[in-house]
Amino acid sequence: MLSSKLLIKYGGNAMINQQLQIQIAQTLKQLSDTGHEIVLVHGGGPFINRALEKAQINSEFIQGQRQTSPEAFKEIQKTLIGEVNANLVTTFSQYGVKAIGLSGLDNQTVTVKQKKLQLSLSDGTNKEVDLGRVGEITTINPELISTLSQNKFIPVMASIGADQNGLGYNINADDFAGEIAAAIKADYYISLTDVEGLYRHYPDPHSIVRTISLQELPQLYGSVIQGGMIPKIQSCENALKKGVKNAVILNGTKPEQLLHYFETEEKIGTTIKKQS
Ligand SMILES: Nc1ncnc2c1ncn2[C@@H]1O[C@H](COP(=O)(O)OP(=O)(O)O)[C@@H](O)[C@H]1O
Ligand SMILES: CC(=O)N[C@@H](CCC(=O)OP(=O)(O)O)C(=O)O
Repeated sequence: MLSSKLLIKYGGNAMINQQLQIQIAQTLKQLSDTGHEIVLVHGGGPFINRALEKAQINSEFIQGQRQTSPEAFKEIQKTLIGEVNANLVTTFSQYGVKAIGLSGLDNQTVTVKQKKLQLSLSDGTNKEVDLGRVGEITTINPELISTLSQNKFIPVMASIGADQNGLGYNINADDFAGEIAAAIKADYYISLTDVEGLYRHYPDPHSIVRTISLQELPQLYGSVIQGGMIPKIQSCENALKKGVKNAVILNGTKPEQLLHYFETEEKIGTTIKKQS
């Protein structure tokens, strides 16, 4: 494969042990050494759950988005930037990756407004849900991350951003990754999670959907696509519509899939295509 621009989303569920993180570090090093420009966005759901539990703060997910009170936001920012990002950058650097830890706050890379969710109710009406301090991205300034990645550094980004008044927001890492992929005009948007891809009958891995087009997705939300898979698929959709060439979901608990993907293309994971 020729050298490409990659946006890799590393989900919290695929970083649950140090060995997995080391294998991802080794893969990033290989991809970078072969000339790929890489930006990595990480999640941290399980780490946030633990921190909120310890702080005795309740949190609920609605359509894969964590309702975030101001108190929860403080813990989430500490966890994503101070713990998950710092630990990933440390491990990656130990394995020769030129990792630079950032969030959307640095150089105002990511600006947000408060995200509103529209829920469709069974009686056919819609209800707006207040998610609290959850951000919807309004603008991205890719200057900093592009400068770094073009110079062979790998920006490692936590999904925190601020609004125009400087108020910080929690951003779903899939939403964040899809928008960054579009902003840097990535050739590949690769989402690493803890399942093989999108299953038609979750949790049966034999029901994996190998390829699916944008046109086929809308009817699957709420039935086939649930929970954490909602923002993941939506972010692939968003990235493709905004010009990203390829979007794929792979199993990050099998880090070897990342290199394998570039050798075999569509034979592993779920590829979301623009056209059927
Ligand atoms: N149709 C589906 N196929 C596969 N996974 C699904 C599906 N629907 C919901 N999921 C859930 O989505 C999860 C992945 O999203 P998430 O937990 O947010 O992971 P990550 O931390 O990688 O972002 C899977 O572990 C699974 O529980
Ligand atoms: C608003 C929202 O849902 N924010 C996410 C941010 C982290 C994340 O998305 O992590 P994963 O990629 O591991 O799921 C959260 O609070 O869990």
